[in-house]
This record gives sequence, structure tokens and C-alpha cells, in this order.
Amino acid sequence: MAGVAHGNACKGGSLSECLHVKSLRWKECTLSSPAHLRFSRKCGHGVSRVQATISRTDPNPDVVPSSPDAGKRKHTDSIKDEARRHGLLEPPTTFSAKYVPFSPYTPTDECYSLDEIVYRSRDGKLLDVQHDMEALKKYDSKYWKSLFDSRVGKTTWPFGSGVWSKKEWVLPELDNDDIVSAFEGNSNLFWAERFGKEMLKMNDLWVKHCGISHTGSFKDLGMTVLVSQVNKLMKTNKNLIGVGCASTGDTSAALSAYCAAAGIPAIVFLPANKISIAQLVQPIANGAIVLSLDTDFDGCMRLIRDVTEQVPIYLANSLNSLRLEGQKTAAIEICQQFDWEVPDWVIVPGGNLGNIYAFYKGFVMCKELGLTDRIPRLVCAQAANANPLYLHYKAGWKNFEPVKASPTFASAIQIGDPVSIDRAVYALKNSDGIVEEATEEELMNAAAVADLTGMFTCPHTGVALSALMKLREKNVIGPTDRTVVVSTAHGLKFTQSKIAYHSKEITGMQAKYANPPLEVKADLGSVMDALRSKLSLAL
Ligand SMILES: Cc1ncc(COP(=O)(O)O)c(C=O)c1O
Ligand SMILES: N[C@@H](CCOP(=O)(O)O)C(=O)O
Repeated sequence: MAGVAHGNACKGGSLSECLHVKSLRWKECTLSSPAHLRFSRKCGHGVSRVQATISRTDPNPDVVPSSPDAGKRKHTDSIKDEARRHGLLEPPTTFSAKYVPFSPYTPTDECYSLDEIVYRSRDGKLLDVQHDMEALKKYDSKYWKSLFDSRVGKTTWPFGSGVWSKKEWVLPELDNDDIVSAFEGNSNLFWAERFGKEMLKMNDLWVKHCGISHTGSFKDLGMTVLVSQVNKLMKTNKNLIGVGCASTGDTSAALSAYCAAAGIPAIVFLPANKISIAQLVQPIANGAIVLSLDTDFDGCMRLIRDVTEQVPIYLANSLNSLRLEGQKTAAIEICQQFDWEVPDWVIVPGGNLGNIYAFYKGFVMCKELGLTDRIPRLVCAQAANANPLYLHYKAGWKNFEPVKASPTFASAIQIGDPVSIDRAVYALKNSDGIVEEATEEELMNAAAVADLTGMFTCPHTGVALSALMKLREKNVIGPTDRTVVVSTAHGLKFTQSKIAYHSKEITGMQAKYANPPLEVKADLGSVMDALRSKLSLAL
């Protein structure tokens, strides 16, 4: 079939017709519409517009390379150069987003551009990034599914990233050239076959490994968005001198890595002696300014908020709602990985409580745009030593009180005064959610037993697994319920506590699943004796 291309002057019609085709590759176009796809090119109202009917067999020469080699990267090209050649660097003009106060029960007209440096509304509420949903709804669910699916597993800048593959739903107006990405996201969804079957009599249990990531935690998902926006702001706001955060170890690692990649100064406030060595060395190695402070995370958080009010350092904690735009892509990814079927339950460990809201937001967006038909029930899991949300839930959501968080092996969630409490309560109330808690022994046992079935979990994932075990025991979660446990960090960041557990060195802990190494003399007899003691073999 012959392709038709008409050069038309833009009549200034609806922008939604003028899908910014430069942000779509030919393959994406064909995938999104197997027969024909009508589109307008380089519109922006006022610029010349090309309307075309294209088909798989009849590519528009303006859009696709004319020879098989034309699409290949020249040896002098970087992936950004390649994206530039294909016109992929400019953002689409069709979609937009802005900050609004997080005020779901009493919406207001107050709003801010994402280019403003603002973290709270006029009356001190948290902010939320609000997308122009009407513009997104102009494209049907089939379109979005095909577009997102076509981007998986590529190095196309920046859509090969799991976060930026959803760019239109994340930060649509950002120039792709400003993006700072480590091709994060697209994390694996592990079918926990043995753990499910043997521990819980479940057949449809999954672990979303967000910690198998660039810096070893889910924070990369949010940090690529935040640092990309800062990268843009620094070009225009010459006053901005860096980006700062308070951290229990993962936010600081992600911030430092993305800032180092972009050449932006990072400043991190850490509670002294309360984070793992692996986490501490990450910002040090990435060249951040590291302040080890004699306080806890809540103390560090208060200090960074005071400092960022006084000096032009951009705040990178999840108080900043930009972070959650990246983190919500993990929820979208889960739906995508299940071919747009929604799991029954999603269990997320909670500390500062930004992530549970980010998951909620991702699931709601999929439903609102017709990609899914419901949202899952959410469970937020807390360590009993740092459980302000759990206490609030048990009190029927009445009168939230922060707590003084005690030390926990799940050190990244040792938080007593969570910034996103209002967001979390909203997410849980609207997803028929549940809050559970886990003692130190429960969380360490859960992590250890998961490891014995082939995972290598962090203690926070242990908290979530322990919550699952409790809900399963009470039969709140049924044997055939499709359940996803979110693993938030890599176990390799927390080897100290694992070694202590397996060495049975933790005072007062039985360490039921400990598997200490045997110290054996290096001679055959001793080795055979050791094997006999472990294997029921007639050796
Ligand atoms: C490994 C890990 N898991 C879970 C959390 C909890 O996430 P959130 O603070 O968004 O509740 C954090 C940070 O707080 C973390 O670093
Ligand atoms: N676990 C976090 C605590 C801070 O959370 P944030 O999402 O508000 O940055 C960390 O690793 O610092």
C-alpha cells in the first residue's frame, strides 16, 4: 500500500491530534497501530504539519531510515547523538504536568510549574505532581500498552530505562537531552515458587526485585527523575549549588550516583553509625559531601529541611513529589509484566512512606487510562521498632503520633516521623489496604528463609515477607491470590546483619534458619566427616 504524506499548515486544532511524532520511533508507530496510524509531525501549532497514513509495509520516509543501515548508530555517535538524529530529544508538546497541593478531599486551584523550587503548598501541605489526564486519555489503552511494550529491552535514549519508557506519564515536558539515567527500572519479577509453595502453600507469589538496580535500591527510580529535573534547572537557575538529602543509606546512594553522573554536587546527611557500611561507602565513592551526624534519620531530615530553606540546595527526599513520579513506574511495570493483569495484593515495606503512595499512584494511573480494570489491595509493612503507621492504623486512623524509632536491622526504615504520612493513609484507605508489623526476629527469619529458597533479601524485604506470612496465616491472603512482595534493596547492602544472624551472634535471637560455615581441617578425613554430618549419605 502506498504511503500518503501531505504537507499541511497547522490549522491550530486540538494539540491532542498533533501527537509529537518525533518522540515515537517508526517501530513504536507500527506497533501502536497494526494497520494505519494517522499522525501529525512537528506541529506545536504554527509550525508546518505533515499528516500521513502509514502502514507496516509502507513506511513514511520522513520517519524511518530509508536503508537498512540508516538507522544504525554511526561509530562516532553516542546514543544521545543517535536519538538527536532520529528527532527523539525534544519532548512532546502534547502532555504536561504541574505541582498541586496534596489535598484530595478539598481540591484547590493552587498550582506550580515543575520548574519552580517548591516543596509545600501555601498552607504547608505536601505537593503532588498532577498530569493532564485528559490529554493522556486521548490515546487509548492499546496505544499506551504497545508504546510501553515496544520500549522494553532497548538502549534507545532515554526510553530503554524502565522509568523513561513511561516518560509521557512521568515528566512529559522534560527535554530528553537533560535526562540523567542509568537505564534503571525494568527490574525482574521473581516467581517465588519454592518460598510460596513450601512456606505458605501459595502458587502465585512474586517478588519485585527493585533492589537489583544501579545503586542497589528502588531509590534509583525516583532519583533519575529528580536529578534530571535539577539538571535542567541548573542551566537556568545559576544560583542552585547542589542537591541534598537526609538518608538512612539508600536515598543518599542514589542521589550521589546520579549527581556524579551529571557532574552536580551532592550533599548527604547521614545518621552516624545507623547505616550499613556498604551504604556509607556509596556516597563517599561517588564524591558526595557526606555529613555523618550524631542524630537519627528524623534529626537529619529536620536539618536538611532547615538547610535547604536557607541555601539554594535542592531537596531530594521524597517530600519532593518529583521522586514519586519515578517510583510509581514500578507499579506500572508490575501490571505490564503480568500482561496488564492486576495482582490481588502488593506488599511494600514502609519508612518515610513515599513509596506506598507512589505504588498507589502508578496503579491508579493504569486504571484511569484504561490499561487495567482495578487496583490491588496494598499492604504497608513496618518494623515493630519503627511503627508509627501501624499504630495509627490500629487506632482506626485517629490522631497520628510520631514515635521515637528504635534501632532495627531494617535500618533504612528506622523512621519515626514519616514525611508522607498523609499520602500513605490516603493510599491505604483507597486501596482497602492493611498495615502489618514485624519484630526483629520475625523479619530476620523471613529474610533468611527466603534466602534459603534462592533469593538474597534485605531486612526490609524481610519485613514485607513477614507481613505476608502473618496475613497468610490468618487467611486474609488466600492460597491462590496473586501476590507481589516488593523487595526494596539488594541484600548485598546488608551483609553485616546477615553474617551476625548466620553466626548466631544476635543477642536474644534464636536464628532458626542460621547456616554457619563449618570450620574444617584441610585433610580428606575431616572433609569427609564434615560432609557426612551434613548429608545423609553413606560416604
Ligand atoms: C530499602 C528500603 N526499603 C524501604 C524503604 C521505605 O520506603 P519509604 O520511605 O518510601 O516508605 C526505604 C526508605 O525509606 C528503604 O531504603
Ligand atoms: N530509606 C530512605 C529514607 C528517606 O526516604 P526518602 O524516600 O524520603 O528519601 C533512605 O534511604 O534514605
